[in-house]
Amino acid sequence: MSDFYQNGGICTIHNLTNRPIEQIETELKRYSELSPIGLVLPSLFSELEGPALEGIVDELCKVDYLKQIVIGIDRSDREQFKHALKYFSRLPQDHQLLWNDGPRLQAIDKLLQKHNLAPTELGKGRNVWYCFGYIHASKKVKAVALHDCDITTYKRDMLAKLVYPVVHPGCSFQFSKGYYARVANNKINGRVTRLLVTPLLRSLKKVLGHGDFLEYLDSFRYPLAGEFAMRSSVVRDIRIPNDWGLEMGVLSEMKRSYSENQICQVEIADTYDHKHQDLSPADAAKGLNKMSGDIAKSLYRKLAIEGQIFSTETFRTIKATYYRTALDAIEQYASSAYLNGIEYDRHQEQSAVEAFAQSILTAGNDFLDIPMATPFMPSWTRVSAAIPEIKEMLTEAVEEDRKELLE
Ligand SMILES: O=C(O)[C@H](O)COP(=O)(O)O
Repeated sequence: MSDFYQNGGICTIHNLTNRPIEQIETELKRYSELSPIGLVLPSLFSELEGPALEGIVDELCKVDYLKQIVIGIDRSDREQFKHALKYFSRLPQDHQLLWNDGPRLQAIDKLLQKHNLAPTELGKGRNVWYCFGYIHASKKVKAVALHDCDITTYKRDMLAKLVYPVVHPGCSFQFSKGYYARVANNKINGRVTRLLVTPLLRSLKKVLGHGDFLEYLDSFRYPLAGEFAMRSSVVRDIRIPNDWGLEMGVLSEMKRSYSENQICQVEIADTYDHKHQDLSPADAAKGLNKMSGDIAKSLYRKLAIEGQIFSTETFRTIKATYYRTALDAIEQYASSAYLNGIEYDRHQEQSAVEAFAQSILTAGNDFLDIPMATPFMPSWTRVSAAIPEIKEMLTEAVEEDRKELLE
């Protein structure tokens, strides 16, 4: 249970009463008649072998207001995809699986490459992008939620609360973003959000001066949450980044195209846990190190679009300011941990801050070296304009894969 503070800008929808999920779901069932609801699940095949997804599917089996579930499967061969089709077959809702590595979807990717419209990097962003393409093509829903497949504390309440603000007839939200405390097993997690994103945003405000864009991003309580919901027109028009800048990129795109009173954040769980990646401080292409570099770069690019000029000196100052701000954050989290009886490892926290400080600088240098990089995938409106038959191609490919492999 939380406070009811509104920090300005976007609306925050708190959990004030622990309202029974059944009541919320009864309402959602009613609202879904006017606004059919879909769910996108970007998954790695390896997640089918982990403990989290089983629990997620169990919970989804109890949800009766979903019109469609679209599951993107990455890194699977033929046998694995067959297994995935069976694995999800117990879902009672209309559901489709995208075999992203299969020959049919690969052929579509090649066609898009010819038009310079294909995602250039593998990963979650690309997976989500193709799922959005499928949602757009199949035209079954008016609102779509998305969440990760590695949530070990998943409850269907999360989905209900996420989607509620974008389908409630009394709300005018186009987009809602989830938030929660990533606390589990007596530990405060969410290292990149707590120790990179928020201190970096505050340092950028200090160094570059306050601006609408930074204020907006800083008003999100969990900017890296992989859980968000949107109206289907957003799905059609949004451009999303294909690297770890996905979550921040989506927030930036929302700000670019919509007014702040059409965007909200909603408390979807008291606590949350998921699969943790290593920090990998020695390898900039891996783990949280790669994630932090991608996020910093995506922020610099966005600020450049807003007219901000960067130089080597600016990045050095940002790094220095960040380092001090992040150390202060460590003190704040330590105090919170003491009262809550949570273990707090200052050494690990500080090691993370040191690695992130390096990423901030490296990302700055990369930005100066390749200022023209365009890490965004095009909107599906643009893809459809370039290849008018793309929607049919995508829905047919998914259906053919299903028919061929689900004996
Ligand atoms: O949200 C985050 O900060 C990153 O996903 C890392 O999360 P973790 O520290 O919980 O692994």
